[in-house]
Amino acid sequence: MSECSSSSHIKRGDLVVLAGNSNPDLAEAVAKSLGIKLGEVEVKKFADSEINVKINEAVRGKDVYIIQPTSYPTNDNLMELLIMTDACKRASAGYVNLVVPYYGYARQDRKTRGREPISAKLVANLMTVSGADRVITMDLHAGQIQGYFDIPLDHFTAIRLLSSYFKEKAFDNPDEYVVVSPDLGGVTRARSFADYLKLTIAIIEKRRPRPNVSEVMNVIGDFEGKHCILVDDIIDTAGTICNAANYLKEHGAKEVSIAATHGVLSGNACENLENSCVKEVVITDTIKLPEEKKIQKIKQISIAPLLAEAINRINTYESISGLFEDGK
Ligand SMILES: Nc1ncnc2c1ncn2[C@@H]1O[C@H](COP(=O)(O)O)[C@@H](O)[C@H]1O
Ligand SMILES: O=P(O)(O)OC[C@H]1O[C@H](OP(=O)(O)OP(=O)(O)O)[C@H](O)[C@@H]1O
Ligand SMILES: [Mg+2]
Ligand SMILES: [Mg+2]
Repeated sequence: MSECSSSSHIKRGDLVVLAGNSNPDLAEAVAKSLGIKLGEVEVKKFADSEINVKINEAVRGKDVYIIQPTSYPTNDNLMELLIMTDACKRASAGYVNLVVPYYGYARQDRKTRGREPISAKLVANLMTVSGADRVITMDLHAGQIQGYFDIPLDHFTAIRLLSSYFKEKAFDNPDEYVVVSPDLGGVTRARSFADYLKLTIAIIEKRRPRPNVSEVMNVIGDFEGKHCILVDDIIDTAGTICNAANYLKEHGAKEVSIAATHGVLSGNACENLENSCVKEVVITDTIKLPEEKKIQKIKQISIAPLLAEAINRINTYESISGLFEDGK
């Protein structure tokens, strides 16, 4: 991976990138793209399972970027992030920037019934209270989570990156492709994916009778005889996209591909994808993909160069609007 084009602007001594245990490969790739070495930090556990953080280099006055998606194990990764932030703050870091490409608890974005928490807001409070000066995140399940923060938050999207994977095929035959949102929450995302490729969209009406179970009720839009590209933010159990793909195929779709930002891939998700009618699944590396989940159908595109460019611009007070912001 090459260094950022404008890396000469970086006051290198002022920038430190730290990795927690959630996605060290992504952190390493971002540091490489920035042309620096990862900062020296040890994040371990004591015998009783409490988290033990040691920052082994001076961060006084520096702009620190902690790269830590809060994916599985969510609570450990979140707590690591909060403790690392506290350590940086107490070590007199200039700015502490939390790079959380996958924001755990984002699906608890509102009360769906009485006496439910809004855990996405609680997480925002925890990050803020721990000492974060800024949060950088990507394809939040609900864009409104941005408003849970009273500190600067940069909300980026991988939709342009994911759409570029399909560019050549779709550009040549636009009438043969359609972008499909697998539920109502994904419509804006599917719309912007389709805009990049100049394609039409269709929308699935999905119901969730209970958590982790979904059903397709109906599809709005024309998809018969077409290559369908299902666009989503998260693949968790893969129930949403496998059900959607089956429905589309059974009702006349020619082929179904998937593009999604976050590969959570819980339980039997990979097995279900492998055995499904889905042709290919394009995801990013916001979440580390363990070896056992690297199945043939899954193609991973790295967000590291984009994150590095964003860090570069933030660190040198350049504008990041237009780089890969939400809605762009
Ligand atoms: N992490 C989660 N896994 C499964 N289900 C979850 C998670 N976080 C929240 N939920 C539930 O999802 C529905 C919300 O679905 P909408 O389609 O956005 O209404 C709600 O029941 C949550 O409890
Ligand atoms: O792989 P799965 O286990 O099916 O979970 C992933 C799906 O769940 C979420 O949607 P949600 O049900 O919250 O609906 P929404 O997007 O309309 O809010 C998410 O946006 C994915 O579509
Ligand atoms: Mg939802
Ligand atoms: Mg959804």
